[in-house]
Amino acid sequence: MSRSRTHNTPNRTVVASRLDAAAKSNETDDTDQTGQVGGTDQTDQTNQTDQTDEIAALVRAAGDEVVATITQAGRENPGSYLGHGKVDELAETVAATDANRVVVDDELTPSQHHTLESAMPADTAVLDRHRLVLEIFEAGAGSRRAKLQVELAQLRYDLPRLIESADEGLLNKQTEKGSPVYDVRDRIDRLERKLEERPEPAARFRERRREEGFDLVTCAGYTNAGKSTLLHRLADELSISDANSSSKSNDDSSDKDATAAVRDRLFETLETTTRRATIDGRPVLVTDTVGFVDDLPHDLVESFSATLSEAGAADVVVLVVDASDPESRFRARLEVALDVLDAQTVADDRIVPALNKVDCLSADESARRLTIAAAHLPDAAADPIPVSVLEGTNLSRLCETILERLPTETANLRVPNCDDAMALVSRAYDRTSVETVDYDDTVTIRCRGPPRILEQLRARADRITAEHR
Ligand SMILES: Nc1nc2c(ncn2[C@@H]2O[C@H](COP(=O)(O)OP(=O)(O)OP(=O)(O)O)[C@@H](O)[C@H]2O)c(=O)[nH]1
Repeated sequence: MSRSRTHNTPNRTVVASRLDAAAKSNETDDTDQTGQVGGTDQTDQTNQTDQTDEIAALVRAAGDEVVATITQAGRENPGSYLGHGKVDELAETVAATDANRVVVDDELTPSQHHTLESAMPADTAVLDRHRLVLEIFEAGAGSRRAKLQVELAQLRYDLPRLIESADEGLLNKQTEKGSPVYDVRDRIDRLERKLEERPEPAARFRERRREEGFDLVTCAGYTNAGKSTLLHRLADELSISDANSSSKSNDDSSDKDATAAVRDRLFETLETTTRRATIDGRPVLVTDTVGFVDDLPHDLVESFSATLSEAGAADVVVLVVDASDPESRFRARLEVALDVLDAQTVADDRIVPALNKVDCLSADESARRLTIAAAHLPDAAADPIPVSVLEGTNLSRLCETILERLPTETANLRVPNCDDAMALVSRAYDRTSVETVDYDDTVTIRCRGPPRILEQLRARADRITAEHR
């Protein structure tokens, strides 16, 4: 467990990275046009900067201050992770900067962790990337369910470490009731059962809304790509309180502040937030999902699969990609995001790719990102749309594309010309896009809209016809 200075003072953190750990995670980035892996010096430089930028962003997301960064090229030292000289340099840097934490940008074995921590000045906590991510998730978990998910992820992280660090005697007794390993396993079992038994309240809320004829649109993509900002832009301001109050009254655990400001911090969205919006008069629920993260610990992906699977249940998934990322990162993240959607069985024709933050790019750079995206996207996906959510660029085109991809049918409703027919016409105007209404002895309404709504209108038309026969 990491030690903090005080509740209000940020930890002073020294970041330690090994650069071939970056090369490992960026292998796909480095493939140049000749197919060689390794790339140019400039690419290496970019990847190194990307890596140190990302771990620094994670440290800040945990509320810490980065006071120094130590990098090492070359192979991992199995005993202490960094080479002996680097461990000494790290200890000196910690002392010189009055730091109280070291974050290692990789996963440490228990013995590496122990060796490194012992080599640091007294009271310096050493944590690896996985533990840091867990800490951030823990701080951001608002609802009871999210807290249980984080606890489960922490225990899954602790278990192999506990087993590895246990001595022979304890290992032999690890299945005995009352042993730490037994207790952790028992708690993991109980948490898994609890999470399975209790369907996510937000999912129940959305299922009911779907029954009421709302279409479900999900924003998915990497953390910090701009999903929450888009959600806010799409949300119909007048309807927000309505959607949230319904959500709260049916959701015993959602204590997340639904109007939380969008901040430039990673992991802003640890649970899904759902807002109501109207696109061309059609009511939709727009849901934000947990942002993808490079090298997200596997257990965490599993623990948060419920929120990631939002995408699988949606009628349309807006895949938000940060187009202002360097090209290699943009390409790699797009590929990962598409893989994640594929794993969530999102049909290709439901994907609407939004290349966000084009306000940060020149016209040439923007065109280049579009070409890269078009080459990677499945044929059935919508054409990628360059947008700036912040400046409102191309949002109407994005909305039109979402609308085109929502399930839509046409209906011809015919009823006797009576008062009830007028009520039906007004309902059709409310919930669908009405193309024509012909008045005669009968009233004929031709309209387009969500299949579920058309089904309801047809049933109502049948009732009116039966009553006036
Ligand atoms: N320049 C620019 N910045 C943007 C744009 N859209 C969003 N941002 C900024 O990008 C940062 C991240 O935006 P969010 O909406 O929180 O990103 P997110 O994808 O929801 O992030 P997570 O919740 O961490 O998954 C914020 O500082 C936004 O102001 C844009 O079009 N242009």
